Amino acid sequence: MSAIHVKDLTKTFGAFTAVDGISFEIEEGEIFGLLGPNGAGKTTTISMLSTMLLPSGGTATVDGHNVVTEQDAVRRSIGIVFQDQSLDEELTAYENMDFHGRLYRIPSPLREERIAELLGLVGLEGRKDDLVKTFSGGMRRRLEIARGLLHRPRVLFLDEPTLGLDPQTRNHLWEYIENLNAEMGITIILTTHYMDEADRLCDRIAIIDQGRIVALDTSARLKDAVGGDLVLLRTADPVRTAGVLAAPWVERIEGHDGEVLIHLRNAERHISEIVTLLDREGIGIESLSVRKPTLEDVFLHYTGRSIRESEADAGERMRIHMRSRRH
Ligand SMILES: Nc1ncnc2c1ncn2[C@@H]1O[C@H](COP(=O)(O)OP(=O)(O)OP(=O)(O)O)[C@@H](O)[C@H]1O
Repeated sequence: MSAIHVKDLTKTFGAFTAVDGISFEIEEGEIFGLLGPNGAGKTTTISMLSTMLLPSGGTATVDGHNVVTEQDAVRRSIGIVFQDQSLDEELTAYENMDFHGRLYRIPSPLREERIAELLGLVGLEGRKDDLVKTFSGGMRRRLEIARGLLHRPRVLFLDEPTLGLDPQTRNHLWEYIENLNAEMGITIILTTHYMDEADRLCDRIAIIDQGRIVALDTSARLKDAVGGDLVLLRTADPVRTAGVLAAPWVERIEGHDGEVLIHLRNAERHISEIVTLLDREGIGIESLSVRKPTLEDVFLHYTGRSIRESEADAGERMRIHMRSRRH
């Protein structure tokens, strides 16, 4: 049985469509990523799957339960760690866990056992009696994850789990998330706009843009679909550069942010030719680099824009939305 089944799921806010008929399935034990720029509809999607928002259309089941008609059963099956911090700062780590366990009516000896086990899993056993207000951002996030797992959910939702954390803390948190998945076999669905996070953690990735899934597969297959190598060129004249390099061995040329992106096979064989062609036309090269496609290239390939450009669009949509709410 798939852990999550989503069919034509839609959410509109007035005239604005935040999630636009998305469909996907997540297998039990999978780490599944929703990757996309700010405002793409990731949080709205997992809010519907975790029964915090009612869909405007389509259907979804989590652990076999319908998110509209079987909300209680869905809530028992899931753990959620959303962006807003929800720990009690004036309580210790243990007390925060204990309070949550009581809410779920987990009997006392079992509660203690699980709290010890989970605090161990996220590396906080030594700090269990310290007040949360003394914790760093990464420790708080780890505690929230441990707390979200206390009632043994089958599915864990993580909304931007490493947002605002420094690179070293993010790395640690990734290890904890991988451990939880490996040791507890729990299905994890996470949202992120960090490409490296999706790449490192997720078995499969759905790239989401303006409420739609534009691509869905393993990271390796998504990159393979873009194919070959990429040569990234910065020159004094990007338009002429693209014209001069329209050679038979070039599969595609794109221009973005004043840079020219050349898709080709076996880049190393063609570098000297690229340099010669541009030199002959008197076009100075400011920088040249060769790399394999990244998830950013996958996004660019399917949407025609970089994730950064899309974040600017999303920011603008948000401003329009706020303006229209003020009137
Ligand atoms: N309650 C609401 N009312 C109106 N519009 C909303 C509401 N919630 C979200 N939106 C809009 O829906 C779109 C998708 O938002 P959502 O929060 O799902 O995006 P996201 O991909 O999770 O981005 P972020 O990482 O910034 O949270 C945005 O344009 C947002 O402004």
